[in-house]
Amino acid sequence: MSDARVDRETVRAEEIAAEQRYLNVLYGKLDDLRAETTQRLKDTLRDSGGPPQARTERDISTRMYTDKLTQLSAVEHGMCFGRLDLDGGETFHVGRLGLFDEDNEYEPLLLDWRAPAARPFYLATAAARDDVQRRRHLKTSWRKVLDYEDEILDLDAAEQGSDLGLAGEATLLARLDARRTGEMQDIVSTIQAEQDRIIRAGMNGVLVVQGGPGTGKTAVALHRAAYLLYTFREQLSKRGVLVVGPNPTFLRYIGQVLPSLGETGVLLSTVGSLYPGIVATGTESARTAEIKGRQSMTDVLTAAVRDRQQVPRDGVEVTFDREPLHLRRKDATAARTRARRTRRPHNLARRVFQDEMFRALTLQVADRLGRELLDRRDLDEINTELRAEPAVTAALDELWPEMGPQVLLDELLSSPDRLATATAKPLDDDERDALLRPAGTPWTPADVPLLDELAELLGEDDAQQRADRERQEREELAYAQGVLHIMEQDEEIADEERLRVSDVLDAELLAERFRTSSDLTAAERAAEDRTWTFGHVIVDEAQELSEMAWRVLMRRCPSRSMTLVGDVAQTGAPAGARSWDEVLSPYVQDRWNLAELTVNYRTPTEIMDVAAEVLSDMDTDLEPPQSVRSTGNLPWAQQISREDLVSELPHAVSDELAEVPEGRLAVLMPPDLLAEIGPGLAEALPDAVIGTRSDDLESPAVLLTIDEAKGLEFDAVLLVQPEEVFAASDRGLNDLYVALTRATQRLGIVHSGDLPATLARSFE
Ligand SMILES: Nc1ncnc2c1ncn2[C@@H]1O[C@H](COP(=O)(O)OP(=O)(O)OP(=O)(O)O)[C@@H](O)[C@H]1O
Repeated sequence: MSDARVDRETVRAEEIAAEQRYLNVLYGKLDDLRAETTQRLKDTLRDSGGPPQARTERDISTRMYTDKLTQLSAVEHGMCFGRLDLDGGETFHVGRLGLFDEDNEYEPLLLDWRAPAARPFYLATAAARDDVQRRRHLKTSWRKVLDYEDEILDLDAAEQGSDLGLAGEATLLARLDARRTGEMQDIVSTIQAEQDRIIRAGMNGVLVVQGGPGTGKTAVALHRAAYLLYTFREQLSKRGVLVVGPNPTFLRYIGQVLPSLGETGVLLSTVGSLYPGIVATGTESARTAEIKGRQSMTDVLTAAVRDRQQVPRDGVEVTFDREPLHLRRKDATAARTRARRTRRPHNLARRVFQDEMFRALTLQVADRLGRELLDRRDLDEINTELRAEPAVTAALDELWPEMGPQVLLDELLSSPDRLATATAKPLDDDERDALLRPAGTPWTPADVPLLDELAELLGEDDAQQRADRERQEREELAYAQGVLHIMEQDEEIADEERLRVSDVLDAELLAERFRTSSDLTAAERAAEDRTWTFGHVIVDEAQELSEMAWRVLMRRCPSRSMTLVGDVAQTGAPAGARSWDEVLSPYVQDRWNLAELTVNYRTPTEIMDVAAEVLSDMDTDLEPPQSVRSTGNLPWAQQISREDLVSELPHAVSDELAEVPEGRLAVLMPPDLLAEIGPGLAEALPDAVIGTRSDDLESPAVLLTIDEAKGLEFDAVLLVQPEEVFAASDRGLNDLYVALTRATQRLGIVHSGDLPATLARSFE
């Protein structure tokens, strides 16, 4: 071995040993913190009883210590992943949480990656160094330092012989080349500059992140959630952050990323699960879902609600006080007009309708008795008696019933007559027929925005609940004022310099603390409350959402503090977006910002070349993202007759699996074909499952439709029957583009008919 090499290895071993010593200090600190927090939690749990204030404080502490322990456990693996050496000789280690040295004026021992001081770790380049001389990426396994890669940003220093480096890139490429596990991993140690700018963008307003496949949109969205919670914790922990994904499989795929970053207070949901109490398990055709997703469904639902506000035929009678009473069409029409004019939701306007009707009926009874003989009190008495008469209230209920969204929607979709009335304007006969279904059919994801819309149109007559809540809030405020008073009396305020309790805490804030101190996080409370509004909403695969789904999300985020990530070239849902402008202009006009991601971290060049051909055939001016890697594995295409698919595909799957040992493979095909040959394939391949449950992604091979594979990635992909995918809908090209860009290593295509021209060009 040459002397120079021996020297380099010695230096490296010494550096690793030094880093290990530093890591030992950090982990020692982590252990101390954990022990201390565990002890505090134990002490809190041991205390019991006491006045309500003490119990509330205990609840707050229990939650705080439990959250802290969860965070401390989450950061164990890869706690410290980098180091920055600055011009003045200062060094900082960067990691998943911040640690400080209490014995040394709280000097930082480890910088949280989200702290402003850690930012150069992601942004500094040789051209814009920001005082950084060297960026070091540490490679660790649990608590052990295995290796490091240095990136020297000071070009002078680099020229003097140190490792000039692409170390950041090497660490990144090693990560990108690694086998996939079926769960998304965080990218905290290798976030790239264009991603960092998005992650740390300000919280206000709507930010759209457009980026091709594999550009890290999902990763960026999740890291942004963690960053916002760190930076705006006070604001966001009250209202919570909502992350919306396209389906439960995807949510499971991304589910571990935030906990691994130490964040637990985020609600991950699909739009289909945003209506508390509804589990949307039903399925329906893409066409029906598309119709339900149209904005014009608001007119349909408005008409359906109005259809429940009836006036009687003339001559309808009810018996009151053994005499017939007429529900007059004229009176009901006037009452209905008045109620509608209030513009209140149906169930709240109902009260106005009833008041008007009781007034008209009271006068009818009064006329019968001789109105001139009655005074105000007599009239009130008649009114009260009428309200207590079941026959009368039942007749009025018929005309303007109190309704819930679920009953109304179920009755609407299962009644040809009601549907015909409500859809007369916006839909034609065919579209109407597509909506019709038997009563009691399970809810589908596309029903959920309709239910949410109806909940708004119907409203809830919650006058009593509101009065109770207001009373409770008044009591809490009075109690908090009392607590403050006592705390102030306890304080010795002799020292003018000291802050008084009331300087930092007012009674309303304290009352709010008591109110929000139950065992639930904001995210958990939000999941139970349809009208909850979030501090920030992040939408992944945002291009897939229908106009009706956007209405739901906008209602959940009146502040419009939102991050929307997606790719309009990957839109598969017929109700999905064609442009961001089209989606957003109804809500924020042109007041939204666009950020673009341009580098593809997933798909190697060889595969991206095939996908780029497909993109170029789409009616879009989007550029394909630039792949950072190439693998040398050329995509292949093979023709297999349709009858032989079940017998031949297993060989292709086994061959591909052998090429990616320990890896994950997906077989992607159109839904009809999957239903037809999926079971036979799954039987022939012991390693393969049909992807119905979310943990199926962990199996070596999974059979999926393209729609189900959206947002996911695999080491190898076999796309079956692209010609059917292409022909299936006018978004066929988009679907092909999605399918082709799921693989990190290998792509194979199996077709029975001719390859669509858009693919054939790549395999000539
Ligand atoms: N800076 C990074 N460091 C390491 N890995 C990264 C980085 N950025 C992205 N990746 C990886 O690249 C892959 C693609 O990322 P991601 O799924 O977030 O892309 P996407 O833009 O959402 O893709 P799609 O549009 O296809 O859903 C993931 O494996 C992700 O971990």
